[in-house]
Amino acid sequence: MSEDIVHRKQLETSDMTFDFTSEIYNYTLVIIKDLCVRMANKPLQDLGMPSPNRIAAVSTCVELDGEQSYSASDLLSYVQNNISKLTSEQKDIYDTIMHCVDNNVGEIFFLDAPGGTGKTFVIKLILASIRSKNDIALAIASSGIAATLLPGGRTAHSALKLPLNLHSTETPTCNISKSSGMGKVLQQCKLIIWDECTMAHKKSLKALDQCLKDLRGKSKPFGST
Ligand SMILES: Nc1ncnc2c1ncn2[C@@H]1O[C@H](COP(=O)(O)OP(=O)(O)OP(=O)(O)O)[C@@H](O)[C@H]1O
Repeated sequence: MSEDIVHRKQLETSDMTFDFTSEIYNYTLVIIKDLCVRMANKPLQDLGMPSPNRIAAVSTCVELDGEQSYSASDLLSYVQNNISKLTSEQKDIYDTIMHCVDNNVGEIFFLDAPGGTGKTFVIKLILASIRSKNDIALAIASSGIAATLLPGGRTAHSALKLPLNLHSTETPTCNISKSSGMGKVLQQCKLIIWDECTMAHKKSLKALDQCLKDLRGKSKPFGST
């Protein structure tokens, strides 16, 4: 894993002499630790491995890296190849949303249309367009199946670290701190797509609303995202 990270850094910095360092070792441990916590809910010490130094790895965070690891040139050619295919109605939706994204206007859109009419097609183009500029567009969905249909899609529960006892909690919150990887993603993201949001419990939307207000320091709905 650390060899992959070194290789990626060499490509990113166009410096093929970039070599293995203690920071890379630490960063690799951070990734392994996050995977272990996510998969087995166990810290590395329980698995006989050394713990990473989170503070030293503060500039390299897994979730932020993941959201910024798209190939901008591939996405740009995807946008260029597909934008002309949009119907006039799809183009209106695309333009309206991209106008808000480009001008940092916090807005909420609800996209509803019969099945097979091209909602996902438009959403994929919007995600690609934002990511092709090296900006962050977060794609989440209420169900795992819907999440697999979006590039980089994740379930809302996993991405937003929502509590499992959502129904019985009075005011559930997203378990995301400002300094965490996901905290940084939510502070920096230009757009959040939540597919099948009507299938989610209303408390999960409220939790995201409060979380974004706190993280972004803005009182507008969803922290003006
Ligand atoms: N403007 C378009 N040009 C070419 N193909 C399109 C266009 N719009 C949609 N399609 C294609 O039509 C099919 C259905 O579109 P899509 O999956 O985006 O619909 P949807 O509204 O998201 O459906 P569902 O609600 O069932 O998920 C897909 O294969 C998609 O690539």
